[in-house]
Amino acid sequence: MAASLTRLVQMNKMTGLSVLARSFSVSNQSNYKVSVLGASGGIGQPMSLLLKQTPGVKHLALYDIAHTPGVAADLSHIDTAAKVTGHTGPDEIGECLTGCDVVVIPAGVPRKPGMTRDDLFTTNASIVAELSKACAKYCPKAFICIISNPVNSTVPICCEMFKKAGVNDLGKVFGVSTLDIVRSNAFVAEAKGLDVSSVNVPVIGGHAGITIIPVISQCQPSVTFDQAALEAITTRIQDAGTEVVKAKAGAGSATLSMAYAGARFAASALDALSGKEGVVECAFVPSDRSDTKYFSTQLVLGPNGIESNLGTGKLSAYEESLVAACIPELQASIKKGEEFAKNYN
Ligand SMILES: NC(=O)c1ccc[n+]([C@@H]2O[C@H](COP(=O)([O-])OP(=O)(O)OC[C@H]3O[C@@H](n4cnc5c(N)ncnc54)[C@H](O)[C@@H]3O)[C@@H](O)[C@H]2O)c1
Ligand SMILES: O=C(O)C[C@H](O)C(=O)O
Repeated sequence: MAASLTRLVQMNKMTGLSVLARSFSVSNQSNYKVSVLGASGGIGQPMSLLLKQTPGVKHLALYDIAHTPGVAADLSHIDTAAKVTGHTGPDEIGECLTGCDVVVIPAGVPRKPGMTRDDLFTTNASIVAELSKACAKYCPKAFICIISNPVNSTVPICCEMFKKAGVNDLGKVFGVSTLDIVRSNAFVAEAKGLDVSSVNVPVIGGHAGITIIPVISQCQPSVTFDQAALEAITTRIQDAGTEVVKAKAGAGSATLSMAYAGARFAASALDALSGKEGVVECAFVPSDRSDTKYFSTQLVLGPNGIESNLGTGKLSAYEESLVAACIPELQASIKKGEEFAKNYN
């Protein structure tokens, strides 16, 4: 099992990472409608640029509350196959989402220095609730990929809004934690002098501070750190978002690396839809693999969403202690999201 999983992850990484210049295994035809909600923002624009170049995208539908016509006009001049349409405001969201196969959601405000992701809840919870309601109405079978923070609460909000709308299959709702994997790969490769394209570090848990748990004991290729170095690199991965927020000094949070990570996750969703075998990504999803209702682990993706949850695998004692430490915070964030959605009309 371990060897075949390793092979799956490596195959997936090779294809999933080459967002710009790769061909789908099943066909090179552009088949899918992909929508970006929050398309005019710091993440939305560069991610839409990457998606415009992603094989398999037949129609890229861009939605925001502002500036969408300009972004859509600009992208539509690029000589790649995807048709681009722009949709502005709630009156146009139905047209944007109808027929969608994959929806990526980076709508909402980003952090400023000194804020936690949970400080964004007040603004972003209702944005995600409203957009989830629209997805449940217009494209309940699409892959829904949620980037908006706090992911540990916005994913439960989306799932509750789906259930309220009578959509009970939640196997295609994902909190996108791909940036944590991308960062872990970059930092481990740098520390060990490895070719980064061959490095894969699974990241489990959630997407905020101590809930981000890089499983370095399962890194491919295998790497070792002494305990002090292991704790230092783990902390750097957990605080990497804050590192960017501080460096941007009030101008927002990670946008370019997130655009790359979001496009990679969307490309994996398209691979899964096209029937490609061995598509594995970590994501924050409804789960029975820990003492919380939602947890990120490696997932095998297929045309119907999560095909199997690979769980945490064997963890080191240190990683077990990180999981134990994150459970209370994760449970509280999940409950906060669920309660918000229950009271949201
Ligand atoms: N999951 C992750 O790893 C990750 C990484 C980076 C950022 N984020 C989060 O992504 C979100 C967006 O970040 P950003 O830097 O792109 O912010 P931004 O402010 O640059 O862009 C957000 C966009 O959302 C739009 N928007 C606001 N309300 C909307 C609504 N109701 N419907 C549609 N669009 C709406 C805004 O008009 C804006 O264009 C933030 O919450 C941030 O914390 C998550
Ligand atoms: O840190 C943030 O606020 C944005 C995002 O969650 C990140 O990890 O970069």
